[in-house]
Amino acid sequence: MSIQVKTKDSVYEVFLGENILQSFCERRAADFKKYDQLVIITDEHVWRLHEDYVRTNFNLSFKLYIVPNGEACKTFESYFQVQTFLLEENCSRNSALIALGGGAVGDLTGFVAATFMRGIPFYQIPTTILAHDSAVGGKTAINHPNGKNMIGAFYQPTEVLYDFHFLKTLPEAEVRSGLAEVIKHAIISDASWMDEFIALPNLKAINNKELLLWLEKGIRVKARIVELDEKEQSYRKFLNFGHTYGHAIEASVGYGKITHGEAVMIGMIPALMLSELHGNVEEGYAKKVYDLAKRLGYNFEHVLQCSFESLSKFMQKDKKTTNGELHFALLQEIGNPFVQIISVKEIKRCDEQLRQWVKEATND
Ligand SMILES: NC(=O)c1ccc[n+]([C@@H]2O[C@H](COP(=O)([O-])OP(=O)(O)OC[C@H]3O[C@@H](n4cnc5c(N)ncnc54)[C@H](O)[C@@H]3O)[C@@H](O)[C@H]2O)c1
Ligand SMILES: O=C(O)C(=O)C[C@@H](O)[C@H](O)[C@H](O)COP(=O)(O)O
Ligand SMILES: [Zn+2]
Repeated sequence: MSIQVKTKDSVYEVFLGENILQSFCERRAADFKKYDQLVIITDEHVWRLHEDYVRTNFNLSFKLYIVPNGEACKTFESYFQVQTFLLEENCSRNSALIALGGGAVGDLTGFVAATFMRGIPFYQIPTTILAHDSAVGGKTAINHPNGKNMIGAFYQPTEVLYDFHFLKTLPEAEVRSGLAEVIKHAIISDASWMDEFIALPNLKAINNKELLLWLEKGIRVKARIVELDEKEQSYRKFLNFGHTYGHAIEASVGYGKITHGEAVMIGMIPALMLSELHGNVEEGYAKKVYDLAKRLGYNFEHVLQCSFESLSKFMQKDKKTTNGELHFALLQEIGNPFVQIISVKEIKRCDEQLRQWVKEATND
């Protein structure tokens, strides 16, 4: 099964299914043979867990570059090291890259591909639940101490191959992290889908079949928005729901000290509080989602590690900030997003409310 993504300058397919790596290789063999070099970029974890599967099913010659796990690869240093490797291996404009890994590997590889000799093709082979989001849509980036994903490019992949085989080795923390972006896709697009999450008693209650259907749905939501607004001039800001506060948490506690999904889950709570104030979201919905997040095991204590001043400093640098004004993706109703300018005073009130909930739970 595949989902098509169309932008002004590109059309590509996102293939989904179990054990589809071999068919990808067969289907793309002719293209791959045309490249003078094909380089797989992956991380230590993924390669340790999946080297055998890749070597068995990807039977074309390739070069391999292994980056550090997680956010540690979204650094200037890693970026420089990958570029140096490509130059030393005599890669050219006729070479191509394959990102094999989660969102961090995908974001780094995409940015390397966008900039190596001003742009070479790249393929995404996502291996996490979270990467149903990151592998689609062409946002590529590395981090800067001053903010998440600050240095990057919009650069679409040639194809995305989402082989569910890889998901089997994900630890629970990464399942939870990925689920946050699935919940984000539900909350910005479909109230009845969101009701399915609200009904969940815990993480274990999610069955695999249901999860795979949600991933497909999430990709469809993302693809539809990217088609409307690839470069985030308008609608694409909706995909940033929960990220203004979430990215500030990630930057404040330190990249990699919290998963991206956990930070986004936390960030969705103030965004929902603001949606109760500025939209027509029923009073108490933010608390309902906070309670759901607690049942699913998200750790909100990270909030207590950050001062509001630190969060505020990072939110001021959010990429959606215009003329010093914070632009938040909010909801008119569940499934119906819009963008609203929010004052620091307002977000501070939400932050205080969230801290109070977290402290109450800690004292229980
Ligand atoms: N470009 C976008 O549109 C977009 C969207 C969402 C998130 N992101 C970015 O994606 C990153 C988060 O994504 P992520 O959580 O997938 O990233 P990740 O690459 O850091 O993966 C998370 C962890 O899971 C491990 N892992 C990966 N696949 C595995 C597997 N199959 N089995 C076991 N372990 C595995 C990794 O080694 C890593 O330790 C963040 O940097 C975020 O900013 C980008
Ligand atoms: O695709 C998008 O657009 C998103 O905002 C998806 C987000 O889940 C993702 O984390 C993205 O990388 C955030 O983008 P940024 O522009 O805020 O760095
Ligand atoms: Zn995200």
